[in-house]
Amino acid sequence: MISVEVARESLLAGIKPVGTEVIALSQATGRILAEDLTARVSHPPVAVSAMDGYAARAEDLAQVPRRLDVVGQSAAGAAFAGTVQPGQCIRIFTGAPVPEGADVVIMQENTRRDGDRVEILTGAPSGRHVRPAGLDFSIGDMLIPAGTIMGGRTIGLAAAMNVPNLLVRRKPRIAILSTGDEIVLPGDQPGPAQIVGSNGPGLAAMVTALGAEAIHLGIARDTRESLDSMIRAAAGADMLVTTGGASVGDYDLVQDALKDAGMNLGFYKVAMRPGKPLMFGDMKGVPVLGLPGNPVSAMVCAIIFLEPAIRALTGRSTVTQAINALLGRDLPPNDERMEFMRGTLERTDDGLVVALPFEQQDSAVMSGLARATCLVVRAPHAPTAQMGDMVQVIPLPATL
Ligand SMILES: Nc1nc2c(c(=O)[nH]1)N[C@H]1C(S)=C(S)[C@@H](COP(=O)(O)OP(=O)(O)OC[C@H]3O[C@@H](n4cnc5c(N)ncnc54)[C@H](O)[C@@H]3O)O[C@H]1N2
Ligand code: MOO
Repeated sequence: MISVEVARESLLAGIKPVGTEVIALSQATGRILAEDLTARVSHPPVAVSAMDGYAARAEDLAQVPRRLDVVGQSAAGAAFAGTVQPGQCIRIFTGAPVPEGADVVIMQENTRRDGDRVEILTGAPSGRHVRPAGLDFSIGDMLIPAGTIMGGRTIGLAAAMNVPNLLVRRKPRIAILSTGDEIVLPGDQPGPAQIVGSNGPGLAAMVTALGAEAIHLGIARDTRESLDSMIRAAAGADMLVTTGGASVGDYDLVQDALKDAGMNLGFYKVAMRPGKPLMFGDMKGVPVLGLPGNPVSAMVCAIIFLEPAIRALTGRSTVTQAINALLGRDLPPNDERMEFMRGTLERTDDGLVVALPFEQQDSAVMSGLARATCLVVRAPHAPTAQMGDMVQVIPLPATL
């Protein structure tokens, strides 16, 4: 058995990023930018007012109150063309260009208007309430690096940069193959010894949430004929994920079928709980992740291995998933397998984050996994841990 870290490194070394495509900015939510994005305009393009009021010369306002002549106005989209001379000001609105000569904006609340004149009641230093050209960014500035997941804030910024289309990573196509004679589809009537398959739907949802495209290959029966033909259907996918048939039972044929289809085995068996019979290989350029059949094992392995794999397929580097929290109860010493315990993450009244692993940690108990908000990570051979000890946890987003 290899460690989780070695397994993850070996898996990532076997994955190359998928190609790119150009899409409209309006379609970019959740997509991965494949180029560094530079601004095509400056923002703001010229100096503009941050307030409704009067644009004036700061040197005129050394002594206040001071009466100035109002010689024009500047509105957003309709600038004042002239120059503000000593003793003059213009009416100005938020976002409107600040004209030549003026270097300060006085909020209208601090003025008293009287026909063509205005009394400025409070002084202000040069630059007050003026946003200089390029305050936010200038033409050519690189603002959104390749690898960014585009969302509302970054799409808004790209629009402000006047970038209408984006070069993004193609969505990786992840083929998902469930296996097992006992598995039926949700909605079907299970026979006496059958169960409703949950790995396929759960993994497909995770794949989608991680920004990739799920291809359902279906449920292979525990025969070589069935497995062989369904494995062939994975050609053209960017990755194949199988579940079940990974252990040592008489009906665990998946690895042999994959090898006969041309897979070179990378690793098999990882020192982790759940998920020990995890397998990874390369089938003629298609990375293959063989997940155990137990549903909690399959999904925990997906969180620990498929998530970074999809990151790598979209050209992103892996990030540390774990954060620190306080342990909510005592735990016995651990064996040689790194353990990912399902549990909840809660904030105490004084703002501390406490992780509480469930008592029930059987790898068939899906209700616990669904209810969990974190995985509490126990290192191999970790000694007894006490309530209040610092532990590493992986928070679980609702979409996974
Ligand atoms: N003698 C040994 N037996 C087992 C070992 C071992 O080391 N020696 N390892 C155990 C561990 S740990 C795991 S994990 C499982 C892995 O088993 P397989 O990957 O071969 O999976 P199956 O036997 O096909 O199924 C296990 C379990 O999961 C259910 N299952 C399978 N597919 C689905 C699905 N799509 N949706 C929902 N549930 C599914 C299946 O019905 C079984 O109950 O092996 C242990 N045994
Ligand atoms: O390691 Mo298995 O994945 O515990 O049930």
